[in-house]
Amino acid sequence: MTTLPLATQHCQPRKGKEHALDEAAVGALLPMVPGWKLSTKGDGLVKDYRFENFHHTLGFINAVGFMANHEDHHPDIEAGYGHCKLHWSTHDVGGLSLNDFICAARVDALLAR
Ligand SMILES: C[C@H](O)[C@H](O)[C@H]1CNC2=NC(N)=NC(=O)C2=N1
Repeated sequence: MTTLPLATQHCQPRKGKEHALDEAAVGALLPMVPGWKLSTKGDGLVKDYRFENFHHTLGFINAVGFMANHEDHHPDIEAGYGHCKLHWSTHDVGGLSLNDFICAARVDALLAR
C-alpha cells in the first residue's frame, strides 16, 4: 500500500482472498473517504449523493461509469430523480479491497471544486 492520496492511485487487478482488507486496514482507510460508510454486512462502501434534478444525477452516473470502466472496477448503482447511491465491493475478493477505497476517493474527486 502506498502513501499516495487514494484519488491519485489506480486500481490493480486484485483477485483472491489474499487481497481482501482486514478490519484494521478498513478502519485505517475509512477516515480517508469522508461520507462513505460500511454497508450493513461490512463488505462494501456506500454513499448516497444528492442532486438537483435527473439531468445532474444522470451526468454524475455517466462520469462515474467512465471512471469505473477506465479503472476496470465497477460499482452497484441505485438512482432516482435526485440521488444516486453507489456501492463499492470487490467481487473477485469477496469483500473490500483497496480498489474500492481508490474508486470511492476518485468519485469524490469528480465532484471536488
Ligand atoms: C476481469 C475484470 O477485471 C474483473 O471482472 C473486474 C471488473 N470489475 C469489477 N468490479 C468490482 N466491483 N469488483 C470486481 O471484482 C471486478 N472485477
